[in-house]
Amino acid sequence: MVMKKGAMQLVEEAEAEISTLSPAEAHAMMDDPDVQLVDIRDVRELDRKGMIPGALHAPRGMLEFWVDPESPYHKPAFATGQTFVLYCAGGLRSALAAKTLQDMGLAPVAHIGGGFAAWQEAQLPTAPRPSSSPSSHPSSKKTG
Ligand SMILES: O=S(=O)([O-])[S-]
Repeated sequence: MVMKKGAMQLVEEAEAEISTLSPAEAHAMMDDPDVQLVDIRDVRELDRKGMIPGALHAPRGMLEFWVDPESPYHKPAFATGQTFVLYCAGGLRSALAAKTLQDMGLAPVAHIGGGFAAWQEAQLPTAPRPSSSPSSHPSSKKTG
């Protein structure tokens, strides 16, 4: 099967339009109250590898719905006007997600090039996933 666009082409196109930070640049920003790091990996990846301390976990599958104020799954954490810096394991999913959020009008938004792997490689601080991280699946949302 010949794809109209391959995954790496999508990533390259996204990266041409979004801001990419090095792990060191993101680290320098992480204590700024106007900046929120966002971990878009699957919860199992966080459990296995840990995460960046203070990052908000927003799985990629729910991201657009958590960001959109019109969505029933909207999370006020995305309505703060902060700069959102996304990361994933290797910087591919976060490039696509940052492009999508930028297209939605969330600004400013950036991602960490090389993702959590590059962060660990740079020996920057990590922490276990807090056990209180909210469940993200729509079916877990209480109704009524
Ligand atoms: O999307 S990824 O870079 O984490 S494999």
